[in-house]
Amino acid sequence: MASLVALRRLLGPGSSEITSSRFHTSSVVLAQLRRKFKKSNGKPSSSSRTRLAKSLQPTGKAKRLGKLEVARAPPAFERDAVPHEGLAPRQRESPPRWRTTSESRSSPRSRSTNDDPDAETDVKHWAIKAHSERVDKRKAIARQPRTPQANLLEEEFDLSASTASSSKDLPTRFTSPPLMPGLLQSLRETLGEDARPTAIQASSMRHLFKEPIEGEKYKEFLLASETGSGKSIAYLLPVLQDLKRVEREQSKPVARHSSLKSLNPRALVLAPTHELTRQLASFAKRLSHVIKLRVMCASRANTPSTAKSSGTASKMKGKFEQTSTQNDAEFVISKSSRMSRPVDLLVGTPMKLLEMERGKGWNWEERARERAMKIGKAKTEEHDDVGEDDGGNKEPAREFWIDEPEMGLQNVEWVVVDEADILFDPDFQQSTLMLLADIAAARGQPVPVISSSDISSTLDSELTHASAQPISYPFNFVLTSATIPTSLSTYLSNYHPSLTRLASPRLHHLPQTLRTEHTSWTGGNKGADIERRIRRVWAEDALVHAKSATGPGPVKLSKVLVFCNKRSKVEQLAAFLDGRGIKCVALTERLEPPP
Ligand SMILES: Nc1ncnc2c1ncn2[C@@H]1O[C@H](COP(=O)(O)OP(=O)(O)OP(=O)(O)O)[C@@H](O)[C@H]1O
Repeated sequence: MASLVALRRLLGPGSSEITSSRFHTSSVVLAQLRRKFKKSNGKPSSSSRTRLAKSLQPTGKAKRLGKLEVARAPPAFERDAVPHEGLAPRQRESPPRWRTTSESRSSPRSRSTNDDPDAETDVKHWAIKAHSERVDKRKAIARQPRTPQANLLEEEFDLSASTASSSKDLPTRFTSPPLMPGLLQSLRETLGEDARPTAIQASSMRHLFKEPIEGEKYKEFLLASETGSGKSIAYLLPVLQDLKRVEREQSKPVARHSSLKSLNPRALVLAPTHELTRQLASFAKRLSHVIKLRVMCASRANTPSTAKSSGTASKMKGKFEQTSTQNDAEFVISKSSRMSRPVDLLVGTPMKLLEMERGKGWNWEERARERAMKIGKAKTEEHDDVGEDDGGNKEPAREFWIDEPEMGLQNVEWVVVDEADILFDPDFQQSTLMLLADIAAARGQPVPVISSSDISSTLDSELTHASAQPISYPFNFVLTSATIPTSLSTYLSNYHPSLTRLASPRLHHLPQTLRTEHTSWTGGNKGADIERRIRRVWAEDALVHAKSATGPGPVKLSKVLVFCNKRSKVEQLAAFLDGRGIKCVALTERLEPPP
């Protein structure tokens, strides 16, 4: 679902890396995809590299109470290949596809080669020369005495085979039981008759559908598996089935506390972005249409942004949004539907759900402080009189008010934290924990509110911290993630020691089709380093072309994605590359609406 978020995560938040895998983008794409909801004290949050947990084994108290299950069953379905036009690395030797588009014009430092046979020869000669230079350079390096070098990727990814204990006899088919017939029918309609569960889905069917054991009131699970492995289905199936089971067990429809707040969901799915919440709500709706549960999304439809226009970027944005805005609009909650329709499952971002539960404007003081800091900063930076009128008077105080709450949390039986690595990172942590504490309080079992500083003080060591008091939420608690940073793993061991961790065998392994390389920074202009790397990728393309070409035709250049850690960096780099003749699209949340 969150493939873009996941791609950024895959490459690491603080790194500017280039992958030369052939993604279908119209040109170089610079993306900053993390939505910053908050910055503590107005300062940008730390952009330090996130370390991934190499072992998911629970530590400390969690060693005794928690469990790790790694699914052995190989995934029975292959993820959809990333749509691309280029050639996969292993297909490189196959004959080239002849094209007569203007694409060749963007070949490295090239002139048009379409109608100029000399230019075509030039490109070949240039590529061959570049290649022989590189070969010489490599030979020279090979002659130098070797110093052992750490594999940088090992810091981020487990490149070894999984050695953790495996669970056996996982289901290899979606069947009823354990699934109720209506749910199975919707699942088959969605995935096809022959769909087989992925490793994480098989684990979920085995563990999350079990009747609660004696004394255990609520389930606590982490579903950890690589991006695109079907985690949404892995948690939606047990949640939807349980909601239906409870509804059926009650002789009358489930009591939805009829206070002023008529929206009293029984399950919440939290996700970091509005776009993702819309996708998830749409998917949950499809899965629940036969069993007739009510699914809603808390986020409004996309609002046009105000960025400057650029044709290519518009097209891209249009593509990304096509599916969600068309299909999901009917599930998006409107003010009137909030007040009239009962809801079983509500999908939203933590901030949006807090707003609905506490009333819009609940955090006005904090926002006013942030605003004041911004104005203060702008004044210092520009030596400007921002906030004062011509007579030097201070800007009149703004008025703030808090709206009526629109939602009650007392019925919440399930909470799923999708993309838990993001929702528990410093940017989102505070709102996620606040919401979880509010739900516990609304259900009559308040829990101590953990602050971000409590968490960071327990993260110094990977071992369980003695001062951390485990928390038991009065609802079923499921987290999902495609990467488990050490911080999340330590947090779970400290505060949720009895949580069961279900992992797929390919967690923290790089997708086989992805080539990732670290490019070293020469210490000067980073943009120039990136440009050099891009041109090298294209030089290799030209070489492959020159070796295999049996006739005239343009060089097929790889499409390249570059991830940056800040929106400003995305814009700067895009402008730099553009100025150097590399056509590119800067993809940020400030994209303009499609024309
Ligand atoms: N068992 C299956 N068989 C075939 N397709 C599946 C199966 N499970 C999921 N899919 C499809 O795979 C795609 C990715 O699924 P999903 O978004 O749930 O993955 P994810 O693990 O949540 O990814 P991310 O980490 O990016 O959020 C979806 O289009 C979904 O319909």
